[in-house]
Amino acid sequence: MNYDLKNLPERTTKPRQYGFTMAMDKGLSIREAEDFVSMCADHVDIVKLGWATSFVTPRLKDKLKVFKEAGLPTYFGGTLFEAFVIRDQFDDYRRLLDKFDMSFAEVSDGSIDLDHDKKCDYIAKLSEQVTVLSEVGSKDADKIIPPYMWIDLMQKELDAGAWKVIGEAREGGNVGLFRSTGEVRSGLVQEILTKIPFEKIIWEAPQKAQQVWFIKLLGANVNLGNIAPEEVIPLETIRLGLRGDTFLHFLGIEKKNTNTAPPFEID
Ligand SMILES: O=C(O)[C@H](CS(=O)(=O)O)OP(=O)(O)O
Repeated sequence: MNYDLKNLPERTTKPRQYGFTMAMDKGLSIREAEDFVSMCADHVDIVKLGWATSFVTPRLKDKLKVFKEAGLPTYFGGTLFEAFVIRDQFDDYRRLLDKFDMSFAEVSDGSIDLDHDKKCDYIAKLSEQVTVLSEVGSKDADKIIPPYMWIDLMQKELDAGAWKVIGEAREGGNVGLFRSTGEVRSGLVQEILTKIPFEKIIWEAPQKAQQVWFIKLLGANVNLGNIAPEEVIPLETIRLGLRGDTFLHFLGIEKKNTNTAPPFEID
């Protein structure tokens, strides 16, 4: 850090097992990726090349190299995995991971109907090759999964070999963990946390209010994902209680004016 400041919440350090930030790159140019790592590498732990953007990204290898040289692991969005599976090209997907020297992969079923035992088989197979992040939740806003099922799916995917499970929210933060308004499904999150250790979950939380909600609930070292590149540094300040949203929270000081409505309804 650039200067000393007392009473900051303790942050885990890289390589982090938890407390990490997953940034979503949805098409940064090579130059933008270089700028991003020069400013943000200390505050980001892994970069997802969102959905299937890697298919159309020019100079993909060069781009991956920029992240690698900055010590940042990358992975392709789960949608790409689904695009291969639905075309019966799983073995091609495995070869693709080797070709691009990937050490992480995401297994998801947000856009396709995939038998859950089959999904767990994919997780088990891929975890022999790479570190697997599996995603739970649908991209379909009308598909409401009850909390007990989230828990069951997450537990089975961890048992099958996933290193961590991701809670679906999409780039907009308006499905899965969240209502269409972006409001947290707080009852769902609380119930998941009764069974799944918080350090095993990456919460997709692209909106600032969502990040603040998770940080207030679980502390500075909650795993957060789908963070836009330009939001990585702002997020780190929120984790450290250095932005208005969490400024008093980490100092244990109550807000004087409690007249304002809470940002999220309690389920
Ligand atoms: O689920 C996601 O977060 C993303 C991005 S979006 O749904 O296309 O907005 O998909 P993924 O394939 O995991 O990158």
